Amino acid sequence: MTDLSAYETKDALAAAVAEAISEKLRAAIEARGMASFVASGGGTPKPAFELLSQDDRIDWDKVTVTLSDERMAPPEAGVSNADMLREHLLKDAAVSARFLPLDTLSSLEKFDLPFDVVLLGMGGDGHFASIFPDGDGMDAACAPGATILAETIPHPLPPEAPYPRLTLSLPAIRQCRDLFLMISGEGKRDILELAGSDAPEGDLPIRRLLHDPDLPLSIFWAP
Ligand SMILES: O=C1O[C@H](COP(=O)(O)O)[C@@H](O)[C@H](O)[C@H]1O
Repeated sequence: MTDLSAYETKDALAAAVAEAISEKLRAAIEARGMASFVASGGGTPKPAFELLSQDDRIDWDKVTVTLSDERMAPPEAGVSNADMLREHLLKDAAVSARFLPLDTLSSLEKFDLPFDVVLLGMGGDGHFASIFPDGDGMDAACAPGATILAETIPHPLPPEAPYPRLTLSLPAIRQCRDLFLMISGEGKRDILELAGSDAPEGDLPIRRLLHDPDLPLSIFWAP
């Protein structure tokens, strides 16, 4: 398995992920005067975002933040990854970060690629960002010539967020200086091990990251 760091608790996991992101953002600012950060959606990264929001070692006004993926849902549905980011990251020390919601292609054109840090999560079905095992648009989102942003529709639609998605394409995600995968739970660890193996049933989206020797991938996990 690619460089997997295991932590005993979710708090220790969040602290390690927050520190790794902080180090990379500060190094990018030191080297190039600015930094870019792609944040994952979902629930797992919230504690790490809370820690980052208090990190005043980072010149947040030099940091541009966007998302790995977004749900195309009405605001009242309360499932927007952008809202989650505003609640848990874009406040306090991090309030001055520039946030580009993942809603239009034009917002992403403002990024000077490669991204400095991409943080991804993984669902229990082996999806990352909004690249799911089945459904519409998945192959197109992973194709070598894919545009930076892709539309996908998971199948079946997950009951907790039954909406079409916007996702960074796999070629866009690959354009990063560092890629962190943050995962918690024994079940997800099993999925990760399966996808890392050569077993046919491990042919899940996350395998595309695990089997890519050119990706600067670090995996962070806790039970
Ligand atoms: O739908 C999504 O799910 C994954 C995993 O979320 P989690 O709640 O199990 O941590 C997430 O990484 C992705 O960004 C999100 O949109």
